[in-house]
Amino acid sequence: MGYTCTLVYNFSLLPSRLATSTFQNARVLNLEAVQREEISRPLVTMSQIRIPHVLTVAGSDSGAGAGIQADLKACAARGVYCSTVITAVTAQNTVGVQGVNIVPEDFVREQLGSVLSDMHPDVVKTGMLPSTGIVKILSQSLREFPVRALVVDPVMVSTSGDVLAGPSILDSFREELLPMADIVTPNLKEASALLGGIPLETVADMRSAAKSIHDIGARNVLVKGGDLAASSDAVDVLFDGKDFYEFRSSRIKTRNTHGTGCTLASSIAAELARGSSLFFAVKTAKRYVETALDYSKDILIGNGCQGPFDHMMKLKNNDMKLSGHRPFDPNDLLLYAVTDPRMNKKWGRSITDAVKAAVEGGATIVQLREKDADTRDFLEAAKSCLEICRRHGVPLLINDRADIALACDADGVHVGQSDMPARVVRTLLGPDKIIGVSCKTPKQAQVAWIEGADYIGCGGVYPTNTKENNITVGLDGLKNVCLASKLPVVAIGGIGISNAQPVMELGVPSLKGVAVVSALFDRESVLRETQNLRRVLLDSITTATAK
Ligand SMILES: Nc1ncnc2c1ncn2[C@@H]1O[C@H](COP(=O)(O)OP(=O)(O)O)[C@@H](O)[C@H]1O
Ligand SMILES: Cc1ncc(COP(=O)(O)O)c(N)n1
Ligand SMILES: [Mg+2]
Repeated sequence: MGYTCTLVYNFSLLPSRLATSTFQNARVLNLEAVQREEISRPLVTMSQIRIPHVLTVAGSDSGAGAGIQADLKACAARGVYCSTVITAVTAQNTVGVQGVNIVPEDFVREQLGSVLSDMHPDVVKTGMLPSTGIVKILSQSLREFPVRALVVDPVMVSTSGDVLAGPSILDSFREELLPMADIVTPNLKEASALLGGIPLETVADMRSAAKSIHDIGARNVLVKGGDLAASSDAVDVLFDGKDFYEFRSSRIKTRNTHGTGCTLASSIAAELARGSSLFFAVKTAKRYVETALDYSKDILIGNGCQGPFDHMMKLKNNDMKLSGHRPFDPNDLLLYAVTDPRMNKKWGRSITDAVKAAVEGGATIVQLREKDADTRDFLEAAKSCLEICRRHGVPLLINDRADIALACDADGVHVGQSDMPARVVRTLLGPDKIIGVSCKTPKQAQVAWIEGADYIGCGGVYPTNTKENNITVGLDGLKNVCLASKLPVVAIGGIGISNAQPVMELGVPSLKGVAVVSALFDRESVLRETQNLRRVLLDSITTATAK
């Protein structure tokens, strides 16, 4: 590990790479402007960093639940680079393994040479090694190019019961690989096979098997109990030559356990590559598998009885079908409702009642602005508001609190000039979420665009008492910002039914709508006020297009 050389990095290119796919035009414009050098281009020098690297030597699973594909996903999820030497290609799905095509030995050697001689992985993890010849080639290559640690998952039979490496492999495992291994991770069947077929039925059996396999030569042995019958938890036993450790997690009730073994071994390898101790690596990897299974327990991929799971733990939140979730549309800014806790208190409304009325009245986007709420109460309120908004296909944003947005999977975050920078919020929230920034000047609008925001809020347009000491920019200031902004703009500050029309008729294409607080929420009927304002806005759009 260490610093190897220096490169010059152009940060102004970052936003174009991070720009959301939902606002394609912004991305194109952004690049063009960079090419025309309209933007100041701060050049920053950074040292290149060597990142932790695992090489997996394993078989491909066409269903992508196990094998190479599981290893890649597990390493990616754990923030570690993963290179791949493929030993066999399997035709495999959630039903079982339909075919195996072993990669010629010379070509396995060539792949190993390519990666080991150039890329210097920290840790090698092995999975399916389908022939004695391949095991021999691997051990030769590792002697030629030693690595910091070797994790051996002695894959023999898939969870579906199909043979991936026959019993002929056992001798070469015992003689060639185990003596080089820092840790070997057999499941019950594999541990039994390595020990000549002894039955393993209890945790006590697992302990004595771990000890016997240690005697064969592996420095540490982890016997996995995923398949331990009649066990209400998932117990794995580690023996380090001196002590036994039991790692227990809850047993997740799910069909989606295909690839757990590969994932556990590559996560152990990933943690070792990151510099963890072996004990900590096993503990973290086991916790990761348990969490990923829990996240994925209800996902449905394939019709067989062994489903894959979601290594990135994202699919659970992927409720596109429920929400009609769609990319950000600048026209969503038309009637932008911003909640206010004081007004809700004054009128005796809960935040959810307020949001429900605004959405039913025709608000096109909602922002929860709860400056003083307790975090836990705010999160609960945000979750129920999100349900309401999703039902109506209306995006829900959170003011300032990226943590709340992440915790409830809201559609985005709106930040002010003294909040977290948009660039940091984008890194936290990822490319799909909506990010808005409050801007008063063309310069701030420019920065928001560079930092990867999706829209800007500009104001106060009219004087207001919602925000103390807020400078009013007026219609002229708004127009200036809109003309300079490459992002869509929503106008904010003292706007209501009586004065929305001149705002909407400013005649600048980037101005997409108005954001309102008091005009909706400091009123007796939020529903009626929203309906009325919506009518005014739609009328002024019709007038503007007729002109
Ligand atoms: N249903 C489950 N709930 C929680 N953890 C599980 C479950 N099934 C397997 N595991 C864990 O997944 C890892 C892989 O175990 P196992 O399924 O026994 O290996 P293999 O996939 O090689 O057969 C182990 O840490 C095991 O405890
Ligand atoms: C290519 C390949 N490698 C390994 C496994 C074992 O995974 P599991 O025990 O979860 O079926 C597999 N099924 N396929
Ligand atoms: Mg399994």
